[in-house]
Amino acid sequence: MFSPPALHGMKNLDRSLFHKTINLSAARVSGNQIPLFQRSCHQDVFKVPRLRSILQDGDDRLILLRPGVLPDDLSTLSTPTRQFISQHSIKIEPYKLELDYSYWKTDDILSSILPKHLDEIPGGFTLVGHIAHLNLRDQYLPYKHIIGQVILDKNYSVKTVVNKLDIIDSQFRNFQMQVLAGPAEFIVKQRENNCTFHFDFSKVYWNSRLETEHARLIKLFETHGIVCDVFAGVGPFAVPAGKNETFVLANDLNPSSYLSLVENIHFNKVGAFVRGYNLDGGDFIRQSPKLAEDLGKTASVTVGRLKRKQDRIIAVPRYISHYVMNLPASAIDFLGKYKISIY
Ligand SMILES: C[S@@+](CC[C@H](N)C(=O)[O-])C[C@H]1O[C@@H](n2cnc3c(N)ncnc32)[C@H](O)[C@@H]1O
Repeated sequence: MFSPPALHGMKNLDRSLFHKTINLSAARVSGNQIPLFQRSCHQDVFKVPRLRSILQDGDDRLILLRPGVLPDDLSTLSTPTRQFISQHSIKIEPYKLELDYSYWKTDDILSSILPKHLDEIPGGFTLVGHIAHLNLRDQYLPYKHIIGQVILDKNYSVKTVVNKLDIIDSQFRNFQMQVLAGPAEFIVKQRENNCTFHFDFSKVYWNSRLETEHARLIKLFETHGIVCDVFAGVGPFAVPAGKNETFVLANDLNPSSYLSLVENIHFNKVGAFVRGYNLDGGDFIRQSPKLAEDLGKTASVTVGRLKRKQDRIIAVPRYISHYVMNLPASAIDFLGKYKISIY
């Protein structure tokens, strides 16, 4: 009863077809009878998530009753309710509950639209800023636009819905994507580990599911130690680590990642601790001892805000304590680059 009309195979969203009338019964009571009615007749009161059971009607209130109660057959009520309404001369009357597109949830709507043989409902997505990112399997592709539109309608924070295409840029790990609903606006603002990241999701790598892994590694880094993040992306390790006063040399070969990395370092005010580089990972690894040495020459860090601003001199260690290499497919190929001279 509380599912939308069956509209299997719909490809162009017509929201008006989701209207449904449900015949119920209601008890007409005065305002001060409500608490007693609810206590004595609770077995018969209407309880459906996201729907109110008490409605104002002029000076009266209507208390909706559970489906199955018929206004012209009071034997459908439980005995306590029957006794209560007869003692208080309460009238039971028909009530038409009108439901529409706004009431149904994403999964309800998608299961009413998609053909019955598609038994899984693809309502799940990863959120990156305002972008809902789907990875639809082939059998759902004929319905991709309507799926995107329903997700857009039903999720307040979503402004654009994209589907990941099979093509993945093998070097920079960013996905090719197709817009299913909303504007083709890919510049996002994403919060993670108490930092804000700005980037163009169509040009750089970002995976919102890595937040816990990012946090786990960041905790391993020592305050005032040096970390080299060889494949830093837009900075999800480097920037929060900088907030913990870990020195980070952060590198990415993708020019778009590098630009966002530098912007994120600046925006999150961690420039005293984090430096961005735009080198090939191998070159970066080879140059890293020299880059760390350069960092040591400028280790005067300004901390505090406004009037309480003060300079602290922080000693930069002479060695690098961690190298982070988050490039699962080929990081191993860079291990040879660690043949570096100890200075
Ligand atoms: C899997 S992503 C990880 C990004 C980031 N660490 C994160 O967790 O979101 C790998 C990154 O390595 C960068 N990359 C790929 N090849 C590279 C190379 N040869 N040198 C440096 N960076 C490279 C890509 O641009 C991408 O940003």
